[in-house]
Amino acid sequence: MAVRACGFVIFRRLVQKPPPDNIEFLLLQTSYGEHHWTPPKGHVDPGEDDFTTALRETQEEAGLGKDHLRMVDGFLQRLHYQVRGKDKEVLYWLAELRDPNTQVVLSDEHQDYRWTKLEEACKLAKHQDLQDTLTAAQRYLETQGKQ
Ligand SMILES: Nc1nc2c(ncn2[C@@H]2O[C@H](COP(=O)(O)OP(=O)(O)OP(=O)(O)OP(=O)(O)OC[C@H]3O[C@@H](n4cnc5c(=O)[nH]c(N)nc54)[C@H](O)[C@@H]3O)[C@@H](O)[C@H]2O)c(=O)[nH]1
Repeated sequence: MAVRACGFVIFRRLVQKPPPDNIEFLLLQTSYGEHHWTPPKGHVDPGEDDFTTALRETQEEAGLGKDHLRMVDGFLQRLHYQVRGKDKEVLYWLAELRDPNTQVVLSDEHQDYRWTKLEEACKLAKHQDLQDTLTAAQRYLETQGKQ
């Protein structure tokens, strides 16, 4: 069976900059392995539903709870890749940090975090599918702003 993980692409809007340059994405760097960067996410516990996992992992890994976030409707990305020979599916919802000054609080699983614009976020993310997800989030937010 495929390994399954869920999380949030979290962004904040800088008040002092006009759109679309005001969007920054949150990436966390693992304290283990190759120290890769991803949005907050993690494995689904037995019996847990996907969205609950995304919320739980975001709280555990970034210290950000439901009340800190504004969910963006209609955005869900599914990534499929292999980890140590096993298929893995990762689901990302999209959420805005309501107060852009809220502090991120890391757990032991991560050693660093960054708020970055899309270009820098894609450099950190490294994997094409995650870069595509971040780009899709940026486009989605830009399109929403024009409606
Ligand atoms: N010591 C140690 N311990 C580890 C290690 N590994 C895990 N632990 C333990 O597990 C716990 C984590 O538990 P959760 O938080 O619940 O799970 P996740 O959030 O799912 O975290 P993971 O790190 O397991 O999974 P990924 O992020 O998926 O990275 C796995 C591989 O996939 C690559 N990769 C990442 N993203 C993408 C992508 O978007 N696209 C593509 N194509 N590839 C991508 C990435 O570069 C990497 O090579 C930790 O507490 C550790 O105890 C490890 O190597 N050494």
